[in-house]
Amino acid sequence: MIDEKGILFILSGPSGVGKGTVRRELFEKANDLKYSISMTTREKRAGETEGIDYFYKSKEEFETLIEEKQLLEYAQFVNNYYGTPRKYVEDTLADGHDVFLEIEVQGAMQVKENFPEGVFIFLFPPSLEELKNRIVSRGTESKELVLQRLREARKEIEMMDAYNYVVVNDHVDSAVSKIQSIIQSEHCKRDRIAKQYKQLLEDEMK
Ligand SMILES: Nc1nc2c(ncn2[C@@H]2O[C@H](COP(=O)(O)OP(=O)(O)O)[C@@H](O)[C@H]2O)c(=O)[nH]1
Ligand SMILES: Nc1ncnc2c1ncn2[C@@H]1O[C@H](COP(=O)(O)OP(=O)(O)O)[C@@H](O)[C@H]1O
Repeated sequence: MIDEKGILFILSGPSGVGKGTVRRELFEKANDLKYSISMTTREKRAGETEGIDYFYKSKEEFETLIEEKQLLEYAQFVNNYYGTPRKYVEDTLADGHDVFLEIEVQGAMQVKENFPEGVFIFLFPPSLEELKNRIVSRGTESKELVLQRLREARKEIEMMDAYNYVVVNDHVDSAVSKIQSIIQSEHCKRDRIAKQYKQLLEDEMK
């Protein structure tokens, strides 16, 4: 059987590097890419919307989702749970659409166990100084939370080698176009493999 499933893309990177900004810009341009909206116990930030940015859950609700195995992966990040709904991802891929996850590294490593064929992209800051400026200038976290996120950032960067691609987010436009190139080339790669496989089957039938 030729694999006609969609491709799973996973974007990670330290808090404040610009994942959300880059992803929103990418989705303005990408037609057939589906974003998997995560579940979280974190409080809704001003300007965020239920069902668009996240599905906001209580700790108890989230733990029920874990028990019922409704999450493809989940992790705790700075005292909150975050997780990916399993059914949405599996159904959307099976329908032939690409799925895009924007998740932190512990969760990404769980996804890698189940989907080793996924394409793992790490968004990297131009410098740690710039990373700090971006988290602070976003103004959504208290000083203590900014420090906790910067501590996490160091741990996340250590995991960078486990990713297939590293993209530096110097300018949003250039980071987006690099990710678009990755998506395109992954499709070419899979089309080529599918063609080779088809040829192999045809040769065998002769
Ligand atoms: N493992 C996992 N991480 C997630 C998920 N959704 C979001 N995250 C990550 O959780 C971290 C914190 O997210 P958030 O509180 O929105 O902060 P922000 O990324 O700094 O805007 C980020 O690294 C997100 O990419 C998820 O479903 N699973
Ligand atoms: N390439 C960039 N250059 C300058 N500022 C950026 C860039 N990308 C994102 N930002 C800014 O950095 C802050 C953090 O971006 P955000 O997308 O919220 O990061 P993340 O989702 O990784 O936590 C925001 O204020 C955003 O406008």
